[in-house]
Amino acid sequence: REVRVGVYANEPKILLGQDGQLSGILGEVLGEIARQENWRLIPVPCDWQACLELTQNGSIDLLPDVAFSAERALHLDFHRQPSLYSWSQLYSREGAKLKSILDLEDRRIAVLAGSIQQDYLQTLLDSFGLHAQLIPVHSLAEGFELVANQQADTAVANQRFGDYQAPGYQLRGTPIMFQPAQLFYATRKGANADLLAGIDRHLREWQDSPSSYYYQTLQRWGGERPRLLVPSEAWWGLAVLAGLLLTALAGAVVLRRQVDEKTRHLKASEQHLNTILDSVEAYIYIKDPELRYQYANRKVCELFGLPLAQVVGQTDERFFDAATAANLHDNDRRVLLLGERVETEEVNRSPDGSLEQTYLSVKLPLRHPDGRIYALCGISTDISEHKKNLEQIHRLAFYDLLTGLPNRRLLLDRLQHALAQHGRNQLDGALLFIDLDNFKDLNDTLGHDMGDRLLQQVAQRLGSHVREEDTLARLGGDEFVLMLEGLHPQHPEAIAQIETVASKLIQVLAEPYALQGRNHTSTASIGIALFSEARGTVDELLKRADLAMYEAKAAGRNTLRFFNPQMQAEVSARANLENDLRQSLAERQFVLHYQPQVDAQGQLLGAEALVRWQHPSRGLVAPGEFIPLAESTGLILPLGRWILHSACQQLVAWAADAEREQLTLAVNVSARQFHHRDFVDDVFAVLDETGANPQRLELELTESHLVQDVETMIVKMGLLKARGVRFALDDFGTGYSSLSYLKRLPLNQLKIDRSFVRDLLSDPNDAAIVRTIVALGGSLDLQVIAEGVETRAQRDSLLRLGCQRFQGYLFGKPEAAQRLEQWSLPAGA
Ligand SMILES: Nc1nc2c(ncn2[C@@H]2O[C@@H]3COP(=O)(O)O[C@H]4[C@@H](O)[C@H](n5cnc6c(=O)[nH]c(N)nc65)O[C@@H]4COP(=O)(O)O[C@H]3[C@H]2O)c(=O)[nH]1
Repeated sequence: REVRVGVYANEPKILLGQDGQLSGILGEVLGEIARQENWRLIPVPCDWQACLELTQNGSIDLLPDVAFSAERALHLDFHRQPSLYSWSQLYSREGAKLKSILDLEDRRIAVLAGSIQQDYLQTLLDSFGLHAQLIPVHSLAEGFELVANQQADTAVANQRFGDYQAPGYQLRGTPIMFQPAQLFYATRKGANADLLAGIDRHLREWQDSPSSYYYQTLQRWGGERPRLLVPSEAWWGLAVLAGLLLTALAGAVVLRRQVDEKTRHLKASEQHLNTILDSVEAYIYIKDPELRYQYANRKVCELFGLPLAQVVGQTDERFFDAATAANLHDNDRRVLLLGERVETEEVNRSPDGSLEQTYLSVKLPLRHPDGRIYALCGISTDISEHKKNLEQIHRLAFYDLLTGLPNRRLLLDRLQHALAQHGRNQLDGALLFIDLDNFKDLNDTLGHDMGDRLLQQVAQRLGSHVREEDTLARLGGDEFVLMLEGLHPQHPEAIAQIETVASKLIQVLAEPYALQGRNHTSTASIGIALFSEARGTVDELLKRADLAMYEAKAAGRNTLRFFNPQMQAEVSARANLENDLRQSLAERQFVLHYQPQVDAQGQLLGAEALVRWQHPSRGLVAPGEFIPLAESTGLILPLGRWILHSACQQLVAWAADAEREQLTLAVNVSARQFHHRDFVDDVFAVLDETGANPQRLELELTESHLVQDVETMIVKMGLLKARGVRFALDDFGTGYSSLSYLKRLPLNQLKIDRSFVRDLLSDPNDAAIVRTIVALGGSLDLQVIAEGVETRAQRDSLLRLGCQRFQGYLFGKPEAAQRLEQWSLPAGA
């Protein structure tokens, strides 16, 4: 049987001998098998790649020295008993420093093209993440040639070829070995099973016997001892071990690469982190357990004015004053020793105390994996500006801008709190309502600027005379409030305490103020209410103190008044009356009564119109009870107009009667009414509306009218007088009438007040006053009339003193108009 055998140069395993026959270990072993099997071997020289192809297409029957691989088994058949054991090894020049697979990075490696080593080596390099240049060669000799010529750094060869040929190229085997392999004779898939069986039979037989042809051949080509003396399991164990070693090596390298990779990542992350930490507007730092800075971001370094390297290792004593450093350390220790997360406000002062900043700091412990704390990380935000804004908002919301005192809102808040407190302890408290007297006048005459300065000085004086724990507030305008707390639980003692304080305040507020370089005097009235009496509500307390203050004003100002329940009753009564008054004005519940005025003969000269209120439930109410209220509420204006209108209508009625057309009618005009800017026009309008004769109308003014703006009063009276209207000065002698004014007022008549008439007979002073008034009237060319004449004796006495005109119960009480009309003229007295 002819057997074509592929031959390529792979000494000592296979080569073509000089005789043209197969040579080398596998060549000679096959030669002996062929001899015994009667095969005629025909060598087919080829290079490795070509040999493989020729075997696969059946042009070659047997190809020696083929390592088994699953891929090759797709196209080739192998016998079972390995013909040779081998491994791949790298060969290099002397001094090439190739000790492990890792040294192959960037090396040029010659490897047999299409060989099993090529794939294996590539996979190996990839798994180690190594980059090397594989140079494919067509024969192992070519590979060695390249290395010898320095065109490659190393070449892969099977160990048999390598060890055998390397010295010839002055190459040496490196410790880098891989891919232990079993070598076979291969044939085309599905062909030559007989050849394979024959080979197996001989190999099995020979390999069991150390003296066999097989081992003799091996020794001839390399002096190798019989390999199969080493059990095949051990061989495989070695292979597995080598594999494990490689895997471990590969693992180590992979790990090293991972570490490198991680390190690179970490470095990149650290850079990112630093960029972020340095660009945030917060102060970020790390301190070690000795409270030394270990890290500080850009903001911290800027704050300290030092580069990071100089910040690291320092403690807060270097950057802040002692108190600040102590406080920071307290907070830090809570984090480091107790493991707390501390969130707190820190006020940090520079070492010389010149700079103070407030920070909101969050401090966290940094822990080892086992939980031990090794540092703290702090993040502080500068909230100084925010705090300032908050304070400003608070000041605007709760303090009076002009005086800097607490405002109404803050007072109410504290009052609420104080009242609640009062409910719990026995100590009393008090609210003092302080109101400047005549502040409006100062404001009107000197201007608001001066008014403001006065208020500021008042606030200062009050402030310097109250205790720290008392609340002094400005409610607005000229109203101040002082809240006293912690007073004696016993009523009399508490009252005494309050009186002392209030009297002192009245005294200091009455001292002169320097305004515009001039001394100005101002006084204050103080109303006081006690916590213990106010039934615990803020409103009630304020109302009571306010009422008491009005009482102090009514009592002549520059004084103090405690609230008493009577005030409350009066206020309620006043409030009711005011309501009624408004309603009755709308419902026309008023009437005029007329009281006659007579001459010395008792002849009717005229009458005084006196208003009465016909109250639906209270009956006829006298003017003394409602006129003052009407004045203070302004209701006197509509009421006064109605009175004037009714009086003029009465005049018109009399004018139609020849007997009464001469009668005059006196009408009371209140100060508020007279001083109203429309008064003159109103009177003219009423005269025009009614058609009354102005010369029969006599307006009665009182001396109290003269307190206010006399010049305007004179002008107004002049305008009315020019129209013919008469004027009488009522209640004469009771008030203050300057003679110089009296001379300038266009008056027609003086009315002697009834208080002088009453005691005329018993009090010689009154008689003297009456005589003086009569004389004054004479010299100023004014008529004089006495009012309140009740007895003949009074009338006679007045007559003797020179008074010629009378009004009083002796002649008639104020009554409805009809009664007056029944007066028989002339009347006998
Ligand atoms: N004891 C006593 N009293 C006598 C006698 N003769 C008159 N009278 C009272 O003396 C008051 C005289 O009025 P007046 O001094 O102007 O004082 C008036 C006046 O100031 C005011 N008034 C009365 N009517 C009006 C009015 O229409 N307008 C204004 N603005 N005030 C008025 O009310 C005050 C009181 O008025 P009346 O109660 O009506 O009180 C009247 C009158 O009734 C007498 O012989 N003995």
